[in-house]
Amino acid sequence: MHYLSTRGGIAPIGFADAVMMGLATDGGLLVPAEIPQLDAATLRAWSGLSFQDLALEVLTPFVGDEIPRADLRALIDRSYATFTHPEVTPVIKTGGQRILELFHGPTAAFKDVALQLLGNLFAYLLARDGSQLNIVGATSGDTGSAAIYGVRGKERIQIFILHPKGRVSPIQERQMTTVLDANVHNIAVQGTFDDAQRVVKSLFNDLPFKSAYRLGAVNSINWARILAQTVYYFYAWGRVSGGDPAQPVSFSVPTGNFGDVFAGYLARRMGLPIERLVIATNRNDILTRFVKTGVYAIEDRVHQTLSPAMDIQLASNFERYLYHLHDGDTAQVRALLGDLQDTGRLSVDPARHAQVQADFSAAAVSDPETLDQIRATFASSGYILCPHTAVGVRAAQDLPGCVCLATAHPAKFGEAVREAIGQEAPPPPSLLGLLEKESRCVELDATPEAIKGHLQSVLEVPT
Ligand SMILES: Cc1ncc(COP(=O)(O)O)c(C=O)c1O
Ligand SMILES: N[C@@H](CCOP(=O)(O)O)C(=O)O
Repeated sequence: MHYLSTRGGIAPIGFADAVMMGLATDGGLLVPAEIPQLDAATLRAWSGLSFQDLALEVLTPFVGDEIPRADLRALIDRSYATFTHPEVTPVIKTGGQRILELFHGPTAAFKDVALQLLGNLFAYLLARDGSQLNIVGATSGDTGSAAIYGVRGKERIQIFILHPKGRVSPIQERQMTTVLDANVHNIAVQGTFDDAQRVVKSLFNDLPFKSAYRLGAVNSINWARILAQTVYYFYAWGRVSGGDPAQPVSFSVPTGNFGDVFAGYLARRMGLPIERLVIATNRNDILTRFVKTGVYAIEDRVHQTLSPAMDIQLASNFERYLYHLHDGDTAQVRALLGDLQDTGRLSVDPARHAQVQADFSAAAVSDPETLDQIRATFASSGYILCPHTAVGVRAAQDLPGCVCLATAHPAKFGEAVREAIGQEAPPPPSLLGLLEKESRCVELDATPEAIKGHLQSVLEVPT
């Protein structure tokens, strides 16, 4: 399998190089040159597999022969041994809803599914070629801690995570800053997640700096993130459909950076019978507006909501979708991104807009509706939703049988949950005692210069 850039500026590369490159060196995102196609017999056979066995099958065509099968299997086993649920990502039924619980990993959010694997993958590839990696990532709350837990204490890796100061939940902040391993560096920046993400991308686009400091990516710009997240769509479909390829399943996906829902889109492009794929946004509804109008238009500001991990305007994986929507025409992708840069908006033609509406449904859910959904689900079943999950459940209210992705444990968002139902969710052991622990974090401006200066002072010389 080879990987190309959405902007057409790199020669095809293999899986390991794609994982290490993170953002493509022409500023685009890496995508597979072709999407493997599954037949009905394969879907049926995969539907009974354990999560780990399934992950091996889903990943194999994308990895190619770059990692021996036994090694890939060992990486997968090690990555999901840290999950507390034997099924890794179980589907449960509560009231009329199906919930795909993605929060049984070490940091209680769906990011663990990909970042436990990516951490082990990085360590494996670095040990193999004897090199080092300095990871730089941005977080609106969950990627940061999941990435940190994926690589803490690992040889050959340093990790620098930028989070927007005061815009992540107190638990999320402490999950990151209480990790005191010497290779972990937390940075609080003024501004929004979009500001942090912009700085990270600008460091990756500074190719001499990226190469001298061996920068690596943990955000969903890294193809391995998308790939690993694709597995649970297959898993959930198998559990719900019983493996009957004539039984499509719908999914509702709380969306911010468009990585998770893009993983679902990839699964469907591979042949997974997905009926509706719902983009569920909060008040930051640029993607919902795009699905409804065909126009992707940036608003003047990012709104702070009760689902803070989705307080994002510039959804980085949207570029991957634009690429597929335009059948891999990189010139068109570049032209559209040029429009976005110059005018703050881009639009697709009517035929493509119709395709967007065939690919996705979308709904924006307000904070009052989010609270109302947490309340209603609790009243009807005693189940507590996190505010992000509540956005997804609300967006799917007219889709009976839809699988709603539960992207975080509700105990991570105590204030919102208490506001809704007058009590907090009992925390899993991994979230206990965080507020009392020692923490470490520096505060810096959200500028490339400030972050580069910090990296240079910590790393002293390029490693
Ligand atoms: C709890 C939670 N739900 C949903 C999302 C949105 O996922 P994505 O950015 O992949 O769209 C995030 C952040 O990414 C998150 O942390
Ligand atoms: N919501 C995310 C934002 C970063 O998204 P990513 O999936 O691209 O890493 C977070 O929790 O940090």
